[in-house]
Amino acid sequence: MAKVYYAKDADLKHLEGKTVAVVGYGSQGHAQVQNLRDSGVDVVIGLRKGNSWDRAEKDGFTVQPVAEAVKQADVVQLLMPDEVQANVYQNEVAPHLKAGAALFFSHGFNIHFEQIVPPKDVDVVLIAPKGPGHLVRRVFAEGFGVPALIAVQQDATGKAKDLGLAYAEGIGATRAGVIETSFQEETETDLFGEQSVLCGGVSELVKNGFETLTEAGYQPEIAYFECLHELKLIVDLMYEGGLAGMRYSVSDTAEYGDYMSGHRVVGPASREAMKAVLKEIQDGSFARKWIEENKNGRREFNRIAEAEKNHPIEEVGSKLRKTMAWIDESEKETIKQ
Ligand SMILES: NC(=O)C1=CN([C@@H]2O[C@H](COP(=O)(O)OP(=O)(O)OC[C@H]3O[C@@H](n4cnc5c(N)ncnc54)[C@H](OP(=O)(O)O)[C@@H]3O)[C@@H](O)[C@H]2O)C=CC1
Ligand SMILES: CC(=O)[C@](C)(O)C(=O)O
Repeated sequence: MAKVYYAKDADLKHLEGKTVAVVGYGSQGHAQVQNLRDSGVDVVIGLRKGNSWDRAEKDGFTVQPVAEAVKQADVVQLLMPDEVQANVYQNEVAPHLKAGAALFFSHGFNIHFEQIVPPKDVDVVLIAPKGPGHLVRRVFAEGFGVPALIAVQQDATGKAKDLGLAYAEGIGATRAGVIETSFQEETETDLFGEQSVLCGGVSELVKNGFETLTEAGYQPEIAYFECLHELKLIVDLMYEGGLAGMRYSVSDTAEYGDYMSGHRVVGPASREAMKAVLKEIQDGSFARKWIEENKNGRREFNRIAEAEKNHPIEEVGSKLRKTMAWIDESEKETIKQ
């Protein structure tokens, strides 16, 4: 049974008198920094000049160049994209890290695949929210929390877990639960989940459903509502009550169709593909491919991203979402620019 920590197991006093430098103000960075500030933690932000710097200043934070922020920090949380962390760490973090400081991450990629090898005299801790940054902030502001994972790779001070749990408390994760893991388990399961289910798997399922309906002559608007928009409503039911909760709420016709057709659409071939994806993650070949892709200017990444942006489902979806006043896409554009 997993070890899960909650607010009763954490104490913000372990961060009292300490300065937390967060490097990055993107999806996770902006959320974790704002939550930490609301929790009374002394936070500084390390960035390069640009959109994030401007946005963080507009949100009322003191922003400094990375090296300056690191010099004063007792805890340094690296929230840059995984593919740039090693370079920034080597050139702007490592030379200025205080002895006895702690190095934090929200994904284990660079530690697990040895792109970053910290000095032995620092604590190395993972606090990985299991949810997108925008929701880490939104849910915290509503008084709740997004669950997270905690792992300690190095415990130089003997207090690494206390510090990690205090940080988890500061971003609201202890409100929902913080599961103890290792850098290896978080890295491999996170990469597998985002590739096979959450991002890759679901995107392909949605696109294939949409294309099957539109190629059969059905209206694209209907196909969008059926295969993408309604997915949130169904997943919300799973979120609240598991598969059984969703099946309780949908019609018996839908539940029967679920049992009869689901395994035909996602069956043994998909399971074999999932096993192959996991193997490529475990043996490091995915990580090597991603690191190489970034060294080569992301040509394949950019080509596919451009083609995906032009998929018919994006065109019809953009038009329909503009009629939904409750959806505000502007925030995401700002963060990702
Ligand atoms: N997105 C998510 O919800 C989740 C992400 N994670 C992990 O969190 C970490 C951060 O990811 P995410 O928040 O998505 O990243 P984003 O791409 O959203 O944001 C990256 C941030 O890093 C800054 N940055 C980029 N390059 C540099 C640089 N050379 N020097 C200084 N700052 C730089 C960017 O600023 P600029 O404007 O200058 O480019 C931006 O503020 C990753 O390890 C990721 O795996 C974990 C769980 C979920
Ligand atoms: C939101 C999350 O945890 C992901 C999908 O793994 C990620 O954005 O890295």
